[in-house]
Amino acid sequence: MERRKVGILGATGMVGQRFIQLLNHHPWFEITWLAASDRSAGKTYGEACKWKLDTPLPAKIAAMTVQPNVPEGATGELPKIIFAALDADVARELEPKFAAAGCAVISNSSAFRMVADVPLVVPEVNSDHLSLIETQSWRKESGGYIVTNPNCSAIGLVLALKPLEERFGIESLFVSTMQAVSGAGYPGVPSLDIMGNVVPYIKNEEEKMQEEVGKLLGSLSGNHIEMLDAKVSAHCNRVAVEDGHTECVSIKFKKKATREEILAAWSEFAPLDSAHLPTAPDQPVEYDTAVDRPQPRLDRMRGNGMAATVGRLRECSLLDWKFVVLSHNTIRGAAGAAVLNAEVLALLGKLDPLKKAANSPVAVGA
Ligand SMILES: NC(=O)C1=CN([C@@H]2O[C@H](COP(=O)(O)OP(=O)(O)OC[C@H]3O[C@@H](n4cnc5c(N)ncnc54)[C@H](OP(=O)(O)O)[C@@H]3O)[C@@H](O)[C@H]2O)C=CC1
Ligand SMILES: N[C@@H](CC(=O)OP(=O)(O)O)C(=O)O
Repeated sequence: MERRKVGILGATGMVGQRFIQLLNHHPWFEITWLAASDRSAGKTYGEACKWKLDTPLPAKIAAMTVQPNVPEGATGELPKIIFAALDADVARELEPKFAAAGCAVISNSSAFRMVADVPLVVPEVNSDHLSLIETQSWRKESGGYIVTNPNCSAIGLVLALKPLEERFGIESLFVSTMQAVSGAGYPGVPSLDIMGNVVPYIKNEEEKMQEEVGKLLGSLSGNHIEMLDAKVSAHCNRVAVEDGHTECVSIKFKKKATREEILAAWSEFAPLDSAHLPTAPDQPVEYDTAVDRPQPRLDRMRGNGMAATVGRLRECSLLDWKFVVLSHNTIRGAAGAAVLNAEVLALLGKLDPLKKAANSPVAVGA
């Protein structure tokens, strides 16, 4: 099968690099276009990028020329599928231009996540929300659209929550995070601030987690999302870990749940099983029975970095139950999440060819 051509906006950053790593040998997608800021445009990717991953920068990618960040400035053919890894302020300005130019913009940034007609999607959780693209003005005019994936901490959390919400209903939730430094991009948090230290503040993170969980676990009703009716309180902290966000969760259910029922909800959670998507993990939520797991260094690469690991399920004396969840922040929490969104869109016929709004059903899996 011929691979679909894709581009990466913000290709030189931490998430952009993960896109390159994940897409380099992807069976469905081929990188043909890379763009970053004016500082990088015109240089080869090898010159422009400080490659920070532990797999080598592919020679073919290193030799590509970084393009200007505008659709009309593209030399050669502009791919109709654009993975975007831009800071929110830059994304707010640039992503609509690419959607207006007829591109499917698969975005990582927070800029449009909470906009009513923009899907905020984790495929295992709410792929039905993708139908919102049909109501976007770009879709009607050029065929283009924007689809977003959530904040990196929200992704790991909702993977663990979805099977629980389905079976028991969530009444309230308290979560405290320990977030890796790679979440702050490069160069990110100064070493003198984070070494041997914990920083109990990440700008806008608590607000994003709280509202995004409401949309992700909300239900599609016609052309809009009914937000989850649950109280969510988040504390977000930066810790001296390279990759992998760890979250301590306490939860109160609407319906009583036993330990066995909770473990069964997680182990039986396999909503994409029948879809056979290249980036989907076999088991999206893995429970580890060891008393001291999950740990970022040991567990972040489960499911090729796409699985959430849960552990330490025990009764909570304030709410009902408490547990720990861990996920890889730049794979499952960013680039891998966007690639999985694109795979679902491909499966649903929303990428090839990009057409104006159609009334086809939008949902995968069970
Ligand atoms: N890191 C993570 O764990 C996660 C990050 N995200 C989100 O993904 C996005 C990218 O994050 P991250 O990769 O960490 O950030 P980085 O700071 O590491 O990278 C930013 C990228 O954007 C490019 N850029 C900056 N200004 C412009 C511009 N005006 N036009 C075009 N490109 C520009 C940079 O190019 P140049 O090299 O030329 O400056 C670079 O490629 C952010 O919105 C972030 O919030 C989401 C989930 C997780
Ligand atoms: N803020 C997150 C990463 C991130 O960029 O999140 P968002 O995509 O919501 O801006 C972190 O620091 O770990």
